[in-house]
Amino acid sequence: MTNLLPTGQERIEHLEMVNIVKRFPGVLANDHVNFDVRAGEIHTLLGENGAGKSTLMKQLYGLYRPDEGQIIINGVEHQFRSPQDAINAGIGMIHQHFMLVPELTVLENVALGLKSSRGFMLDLDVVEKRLMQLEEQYGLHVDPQAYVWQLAVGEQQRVEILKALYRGAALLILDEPTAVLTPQEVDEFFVTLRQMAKDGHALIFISHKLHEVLAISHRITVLRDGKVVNQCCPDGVSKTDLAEMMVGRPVILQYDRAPIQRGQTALQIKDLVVGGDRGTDALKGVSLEVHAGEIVGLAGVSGNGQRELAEALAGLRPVKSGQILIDGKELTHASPAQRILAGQSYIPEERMREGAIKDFSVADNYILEDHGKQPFSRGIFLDFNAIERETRTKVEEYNVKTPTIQTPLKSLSGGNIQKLILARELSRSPKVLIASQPTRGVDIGATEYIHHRLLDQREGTVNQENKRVLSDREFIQQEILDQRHSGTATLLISEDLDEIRALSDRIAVIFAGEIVGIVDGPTSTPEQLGLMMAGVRPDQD
Ligand SMILES: Nc1ncnc2c1ncn2[C@@H]1O[C@H](COP(=O)(O)OP(=O)(O)OP(=O)(O)O)[C@@H](O)[C@H]1O
Repeated sequence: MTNLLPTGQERIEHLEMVNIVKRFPGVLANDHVNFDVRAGEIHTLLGENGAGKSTLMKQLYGLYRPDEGQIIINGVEHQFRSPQDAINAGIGMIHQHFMLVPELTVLENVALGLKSSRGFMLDLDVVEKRLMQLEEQYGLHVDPQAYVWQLAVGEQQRVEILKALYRGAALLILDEPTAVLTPQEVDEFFVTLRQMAKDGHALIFISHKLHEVLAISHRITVLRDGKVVNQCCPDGVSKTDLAEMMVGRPVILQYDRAPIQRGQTALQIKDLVVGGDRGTDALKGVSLEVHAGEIVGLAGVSGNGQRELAEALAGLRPVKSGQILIDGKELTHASPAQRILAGQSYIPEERMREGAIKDFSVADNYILEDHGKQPFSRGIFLDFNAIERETRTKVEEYNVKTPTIQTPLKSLSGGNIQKLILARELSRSPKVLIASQPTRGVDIGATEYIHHRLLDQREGTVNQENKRVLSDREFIQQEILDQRHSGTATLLISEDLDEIRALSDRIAVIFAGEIVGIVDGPTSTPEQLGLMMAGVRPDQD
């Protein structure tokens, strides 16, 4: 086959990882794993949170060294002591969290660390020319002179890929690249991936979204508890089959929802105007109400004001004008703590940054916001038994994979960190819940659990249970006990239309900082929502 890779790149015809073993204290993260990928192939690595996918890929990228096993490229064994060794062998990795320098331009980021071939100063014009060629070849358009901080997440990801391609990557590891993309961006991204494969790149793809896996893969390898449990091609397997292979039991991907029992207005947002990061208003007079016992979905392409709305509701972003009320009480300018006291919980989109301290243990992170309250403290003392009991229960319920509850959070896989934060926020039985992208990055089993949990809270069943337990132990805030409703009022902010449609009683669509319309959830169609997401009001043609 002819080499269609950009000039200077060597093809990786066949890469094999043979009998790879990697251990961490208390965990066998990779248990004699065999995995291979060929030039022109998109091979997906699938598995629950903590199954061992990232660990396997970090060994391929030289970030960890295998305890046992071999990495063989085109028949020759390689040992990578650092990412530089892997890069030299033609391997590139696009991480879940980007490694770009925000204060530099796209061009400067791509040029960073490059050496001129003859030891002279690097000629940025030459780099730019080559960069533009790559952008054209793979449809990865982004302005080379733009500063990285100005770019949307999808554009930053393009820069990461361009950077890897510029350095001659013949094999690319893509660790959950679509988690940060909108459905439209995913379609464009898949065109790029297919083009890269056609040109002779070998691609390793990681995603928790099964429809994407079926759409893009040539081959799928399923990992469970560090072991390969299955290898298949997408033809002839369904999403349900894949889910069962991953989890080891049947997974129910559809939900029975009880009819809505709408209570009083719990969250009121009136004419809210909030500034964005680029000097303009991100919200231009948003009004919305969520009732007790109701889930209102907020749909929209990312970057249309969702993040700013969530931050304003959480008390993390100042409000220029308008009002926010919980149970009729004005909290527009209240602190995050005051909102928690008023019965609001917040699941942030950036859970790693806003919701956790990575050097603290699992248990300490679980009580992070509640350590001063009962049952976790008695007077000025922490009640370690209660902390341990509550944390253990939640770790089991949410299937958070961790050797112990004293393990530092940074040792957990990304998805398991997310699960712990979700467990903490959902355990409060709040009056009002602001949930931003609650299932982004978590596996199918946890998604199923979280969806059931949101529906249970809507119906008030868990809230009643939790209240009973809490009041018996005399530690619940009087304010939270004094509820006139039993069901939580949930504002579900998500870019996943399937999720929004499956859970929401009503769906509001946001576009350019304004609500373009509110429709009934169960009878909505993806086409109707798609048009609204493009800014077309429901009464317009
Ligand atoms: N540096 C580390 N120290 C200790 N344990 C670790 C470390 N990195 C990973 N682990 C453990 O190894 C196991 C596999 O983790 P890994 O990150 O590979 O999972 P994953 O399949 O990529 O999950 P996710 O989908 O959540 O990203 C987990 O139990 C995790 O807690």
